[in-house]
Amino acid sequence: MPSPTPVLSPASAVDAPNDDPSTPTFSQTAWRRTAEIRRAIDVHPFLTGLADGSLARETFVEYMRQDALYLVDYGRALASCAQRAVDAEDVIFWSGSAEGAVREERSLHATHIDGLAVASRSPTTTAYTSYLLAVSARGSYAELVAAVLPCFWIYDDVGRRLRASVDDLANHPYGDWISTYGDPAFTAATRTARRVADRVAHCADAGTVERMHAAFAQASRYEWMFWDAAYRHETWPV
Ligand SMILES: Cc1ncc(C[n+]2csc(CCO)c2C)c(N)n1
Repeated sequence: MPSPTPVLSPASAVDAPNDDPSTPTFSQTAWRRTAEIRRAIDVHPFLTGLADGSLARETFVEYMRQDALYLVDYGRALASCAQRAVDAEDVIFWSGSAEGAVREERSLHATHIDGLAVASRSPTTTAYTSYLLAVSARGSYAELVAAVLPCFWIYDDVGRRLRASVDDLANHPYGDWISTYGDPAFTAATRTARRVADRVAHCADAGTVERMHAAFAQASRYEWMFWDAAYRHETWPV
Protein backbone atom coordinates (compact mmCIF):
# COMPACT_ATOMS: atom_id res chain seq x y z
CA MET A 1 0.00 0.00 0.00
CA PRO A 2 1.48 3.42 -0.86
CA SER A 3 2.13 5.54 2.20
CA PRO A 4 -0.18 8.56 2.60
CA THR A 5 1.20 11.95 1.63
CA PRO A 6 1.78 14.18 4.64
CA VAL A 7 -0.15 17.44 4.63
CA LEU A 8 2.75 19.00 6.50
CA SER A 9 5.79 19.98 4.49
CA PRO A 10 8.80 17.68 4.93
CA ALA A 11 10.60 17.95 8.26
CA SER A 12 13.55 20.31 8.36
CA ALA A 13 17.04 18.86 8.29
CA VAL A 14 18.71 18.50 11.65
CA ASP A 15 19.85 22.03 12.41
CA ALA A 16 21.81 21.45 15.57
CA PRO A 17 24.59 23.77 16.52
CA ASN A 18 27.63 21.53 16.33
CA ASP A 19 31.18 22.71 16.91
CA ASP A 20 32.68 19.58 15.33
CA PRO A 21 30.55 18.59 12.31
CA SER A 22 32.53 15.37 11.82
CA THR A 23 31.00 13.91 15.02
CA PRO A 24 27.21 14.13 15.28
CA THR A 25 25.84 15.34 18.60
CA PHE A 26 23.55 13.17 20.74
CA SER A 27 20.51 15.13 19.59
CA GLN A 28 21.41 14.89 15.90
CA THR A 29 21.76 11.10 16.20
CA ALA A 30 18.58 10.80 18.28
CA TRP A 31 16.62 12.83 15.70
CA ARG A 32 17.89 10.69 12.84
CA ARG A 33 17.15 7.41 14.67
CA THR A 34 13.54 8.46 15.30
CA ALA A 35 12.79 9.62 11.73
CA GLU A 36 10.21 6.87 11.23
CA ILE A 37 8.24 7.90 14.31
CA ARG A 38 8.11 11.50 13.09
CA ARG A 39 7.01 10.40 9.63
CA ALA A 40 4.15 8.53 11.35
CA ILE A 41 3.30 11.73 13.28
CA ASP A 42 3.24 13.81 10.07
CA VAL A 43 0.72 11.54 8.36
CA HIS A 44 -1.47 10.96 11.42
CA PRO A 45 -5.08 12.07 10.75
CA PHE A 46 -5.09 14.09 13.99
CA LEU A 47 -2.33 16.31 12.61
CA THR A 48 -3.45 16.40 9.00
CA GLY A 49 -6.91 17.37 10.32
CA LEU A 50 -5.36 20.00 12.59
CA ALA A 51 -3.45 21.44 9.63
CA ASP A 52 -6.45 21.78 7.31
CA GLY A 53 -8.90 22.63 10.11
CA SER A 54 -11.08 19.55 9.47
CA LEU A 55 -10.33 17.91 12.86
CA ALA A 56 -13.56 17.39 14.82
CA ARG A 57 -13.89 19.85 17.69
CA GLU A 58 -14.72 17.03 20.20
CA THR A 59 -11.51 15.27 19.22
CA PHE A 60 -9.47 18.42 19.83
CA VAL A 61 -11.24 18.94 23.18
CA GLU A 62 -10.48 15.33 24.16
CA TYR A 63 -6.82 15.98 23.30
CA MET A 64 -6.84 19.18 25.38
CA ARG A 65 -8.40 17.45 28.38
CA GLN A 66 -5.78 14.71 28.32
CA ASP A 67 -3.07 17.31 27.74
CA ALA A 68 -4.15 19.26 30.85
CA LEU A 69 -3.57 16.07 32.87
CA TYR A 70 -0.30 15.35 31.07
CA LEU A 71 1.15 18.86 31.53
CA VAL A 72 1.03 18.82 35.33
CA ASP A 73 3.07 15.61 35.46
CA TYR A 74 5.33 16.82 32.67
CA GLY A 75 5.91 19.93 34.80
CA ARG A 76 6.90 17.63 37.67
CA ALA A 77 9.42 15.85 35.42
CA LEU A 78 10.89 19.25 34.41
CA ALA A 79 11.05 20.27 38.07
CA SER A 80 12.96 17.04 38.69
CA CYS A 81 15.42 18.10 35.94
CA ALA A 82 15.81 21.43 37.76
CA GLN A 83 16.41 19.67 41.06
CA ARG A 84 19.12 17.46 39.55
CA ALA A 85 20.86 19.92 37.20
CA VAL A 86 24.46 20.85 38.03
CA ASP A 87 24.72 24.29 36.39
CA ALA A 88 22.76 27.25 37.77
CA GLU A 89 21.73 28.26 34.22
CA ASP A 90 20.18 24.84 33.71
CA VAL A 91 18.29 25.11 37.02
CA ILE A 92 16.81 28.40 35.73
CA PHE A 93 15.92 26.86 32.36
CA TRP A 94 14.25 23.73 33.74
CA SER A 95 12.37 25.45 36.54
CA GLY A 96 11.11 28.14 34.14
CA SER A 97 9.98 25.44 31.72
CA ALA A 98 8.26 23.56 34.56
CA GLU A 99 6.32 26.69 35.45
CA GLY A 100 5.55 27.32 31.77
CA ALA A 101 4.22 23.80 31.28
CA VAL A 102 1.83 24.03 34.21
CA ARG A 103 0.82 27.69 34.07
CA GLU A 104 1.06 29.20 30.60
CA GLU A 105 -0.54 26.41 28.69
CA ARG A 106 -3.53 26.58 31.02
CA SER A 107 -4.66 29.72 29.21
CA LEU A 108 -4.71 27.87 25.88
CA HIS A 109 -6.63 25.07 27.54
CA ALA A 110 -9.07 27.45 29.22
CA THR A 111 -10.19 28.78 25.83
CA HIS A 112 -10.98 25.30 24.51
CA ILE A 113 -12.21 23.27 27.47
CA ASP A 114 -15.34 23.73 29.52
CA GLY A 115 -13.89 24.32 32.99
CA LEU A 116 -16.39 22.01 34.68
CA ALA A 117 -15.62 18.94 32.59
CA VAL A 118 -13.27 16.64 34.47
CA ALA A 119 -11.54 14.03 32.36
CA SER A 120 -10.19 10.74 33.57
CA ARG A 121 -6.71 9.81 32.48
CA SER A 122 -6.69 7.66 29.33
CA PRO A 123 -4.49 4.54 29.13
CA THR A 124 -1.97 6.41 26.96
CA THR A 125 -1.88 9.48 29.22
CA THR A 126 -1.37 7.11 32.15
CA ALA A 127 1.43 5.31 30.34
CA TYR A 128 3.26 8.46 29.20
CA THR A 129 3.06 10.31 32.54
CA SER A 130 3.89 7.16 34.53
CA TYR A 131 6.93 6.67 32.30
CA LEU A 132 8.16 10.25 32.82
CA LEU A 133 7.62 10.06 36.56
CA ALA A 134 9.40 6.67 36.74
CA VAL A 135 12.43 8.13 34.91
CA SER A 136 12.27 11.16 37.26
CA ALA A 137 12.35 8.84 40.25
CA ARG A 138 14.70 6.07 39.12
CA GLY A 139 16.59 7.19 36.00
CA SER A 140 19.79 9.20 35.78
CA TYR A 141 19.70 12.95 35.10
CA ALA A 142 21.00 12.19 31.58
CA GLU A 143 18.16 9.76 30.87
CA LEU A 144 15.57 12.18 32.23
CA VAL A 145 16.85 15.04 30.05
CA ALA A 146 16.59 12.74 27.01
CA ALA A 147 13.06 11.66 28.01
CA VAL A 148 11.73 15.25 28.28
CA LEU A 149 13.38 16.46 25.05
CA PRO A 150 10.92 15.03 22.44
CA CYS A 151 8.09 16.97 24.07
CA PHE A 152 9.88 20.24 23.25
CA TRP A 153 11.36 19.24 19.94
CA ILE A 154 8.47 17.41 18.27
CA TYR A 155 6.04 20.23 19.13
CA ASP A 156 8.46 22.86 17.87
CA ASP A 157 9.07 20.90 14.66
CA VAL A 158 5.38 20.22 14.02
CA GLY A 159 4.31 23.70 15.21
CA ARG A 160 6.68 25.56 12.89
CA ARG A 161 5.63 23.53 9.85
CA LEU A 162 1.93 23.90 10.70
CA ARG A 163 2.40 27.64 11.03
CA ALA A 164 4.11 27.81 7.65
CA SER A 165 1.31 25.77 6.04
CA VAL A 166 -1.60 27.92 7.31
CA ASP A 167 -2.26 31.18 5.45
CA ASP A 168 -4.75 32.80 7.79
CA LEU A 169 -4.08 31.81 11.40
CA ALA A 170 -6.62 34.31 12.79
CA ASN A 171 -9.45 32.47 11.01
CA HIS A 172 -8.14 28.94 11.51
CA PRO A 173 -10.16 26.93 14.08
CA TYR A 174 -6.97 25.82 15.85
CA GLY A 175 -4.95 28.97 15.08
CA ASP A 176 -4.12 29.73 18.72
CA TRP A 177 -2.68 26.25 19.27
CA ILE A 178 -0.62 26.54 16.08
CA SER A 179 0.63 30.01 17.09
CA THR A 180 1.73 28.77 20.53
CA TYR A 181 3.89 25.97 19.22
CA GLY A 182 4.99 27.70 16.04
CA ASP A 183 6.33 30.61 18.12
CA PRO A 184 10.05 31.45 17.82
CA ALA A 185 10.28 31.53 21.67
CA PHE A 186 9.43 27.85 21.54
CA THR A 187 12.24 27.19 19.06
CA ALA A 188 14.67 28.94 21.44
CA ALA A 189 13.52 26.75 24.37
CA THR A 190 13.93 23.63 22.23
CA ARG A 191 17.43 24.69 21.26
CA THR A 192 18.37 25.15 24.92
CA ALA A 193 16.93 21.73 25.86
CA ARG A 194 18.96 20.17 23.02
CA ARG A 195 22.13 21.91 24.14
CA VAL A 196 21.70 20.60 27.68
CA ALA A 197 21.11 17.05 26.38
CA ASP A 198 24.15 17.30 24.09
CA ARG A 199 26.35 18.62 26.88
CA VAL A 200 25.23 15.89 29.28
CA ALA A 201 25.72 13.17 26.62
CA HIS A 202 29.17 14.51 25.77
CA CYS A 203 30.34 13.78 29.35
CA ALA A 204 28.45 10.47 29.73
CA ASP A 205 29.73 6.90 29.28
CA ALA A 206 28.55 4.81 26.30
CA GLY A 207 25.96 2.87 28.33
CA THR A 208 24.37 6.08 29.59
CA VAL A 209 24.24 7.52 26.06
CA GLU A 210 22.44 4.37 24.84
CA ARG A 211 19.92 4.72 27.70
CA MET A 212 19.46 8.35 26.63
CA HIS A 213 18.70 7.19 23.08
CA ALA A 214 16.23 4.61 24.37
CA ALA A 215 14.51 7.29 26.50
CA PHE A 216 14.35 9.75 23.57
CA ALA A 217 12.81 7.10 21.30
CA GLN A 218 10.34 5.98 24.00
CA ALA A 219 9.09 9.51 24.65
CA SER A 220 8.86 10.13 20.87
CA ARG A 221 6.66 7.04 20.53
CA TYR A 222 4.46 8.29 23.36
CA GLU A 223 4.07 11.61 21.52
CA TRP A 224 2.63 9.75 18.51
CA MET A 225 0.46 7.64 20.82
CA PHE A 226 -0.86 10.74 22.60
CA TRP A 227 -2.30 12.18 19.37
CA ASP A 228 -3.52 8.76 18.31
CA ALA A 229 -5.29 8.10 21.64
CA ALA A 230 -7.10 11.45 21.46
CA TYR A 231 -8.09 10.73 17.85
CA ARG A 232 -9.56 7.37 18.86
CA HIS A 233 -11.14 8.80 22.05
CA GLU A 234 -9.31 6.01 23.79
CA THR A 235 -10.95 4.49 26.85
CA TRP A 236 -10.06 1.66 29.21
CA PRO A 237 -11.10 -1.73 27.76
CA VAL A 238 -12.68 -2.85 31.05
C1 LIG B 1 1.62 15.45 24.99
C2 LIG B 1 2.31 16.77 24.82
N1 LIG B 1 3.59 16.77 24.44
C3 LIG B 1 4.23 17.94 24.27
C4 LIG B 1 3.60 19.14 24.52
C5 LIG B 1 4.31 20.45 24.32
N2 LIG B 1 4.83 21.05 25.52
C6 LIG B 1 4.19 21.04 26.68
S1 LIG B 1 5.10 21.80 27.95
C7 LIG B 1 6.37 22.12 26.92
C8 LIG B 1 7.63 22.81 27.34
C9 LIG B 1 7.50 23.88 28.35
O1 LIG B 1 6.39 24.71 28.21
C10 LIG B 1 6.06 21.65 25.65
C11 LIG B 1 6.95 21.78 24.54
C12 LIG B 1 2.24 19.10 24.93
N3 LIG B 1 1.54 20.23 25.19
N4 LIG B 1 1.63 17.91 25.07
